[in-house]
Amino acid sequence: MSDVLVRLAQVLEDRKNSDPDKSYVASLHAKGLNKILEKVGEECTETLLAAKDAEHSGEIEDVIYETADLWFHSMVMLSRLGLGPTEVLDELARRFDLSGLEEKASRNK
Ligand SMILES: N=c1c2ncn([C@@H]3O[C@H](COP(=O)(O)OP(=O)(O)OP(=O)(O)O)[C@@H](O)[C@H]3O)c2ncn1[C@@H]1O[C@H](COP(=O)(O)O)[C@@H](O)[C@H]1O
Repeated sequence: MSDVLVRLAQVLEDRKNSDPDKSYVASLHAKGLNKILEKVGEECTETLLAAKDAEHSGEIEDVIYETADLWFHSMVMLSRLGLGPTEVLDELARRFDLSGLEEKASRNK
């Protein structure tokens, strides 16, 4: 599942040196970290508004769409800082291991 994140991270790395007129990611880098953080904030707000709507309407498509935008822009932010999804996934795995959930899950198989 995380393969998509790793492959996307590679594209994001490549786009750092691309033409801002031809690449959305390159255009964000050209505008700087503050612009990237502004986009993360916007997508975060759009995601929570979609989630609030979904609770009443049951419409989940917008939640998925906005969460994808949020994850994408978060990855651009990580890339800007020399980080990638692997570091975040490793941290989640570490917490999962710490909680003993992995052990319990494999025992229940
Ligand atoms: N996954 C995405 C992705 N998700 C969302 N977006 C863009 O993120 C923007 C979302 O912001 P908004 O909805 O606010 O749209 P906007 O008004 O155009 O944005 P602003 O002008 O306000 O910054 C849109 O322009 C989307 O096209 C993405 N752009 C690119 N990717 C991936 O990144 C790769 C590299 O993209 P390029 O850099 O464009 O080649 C692509 O191959 C895709 O895999």
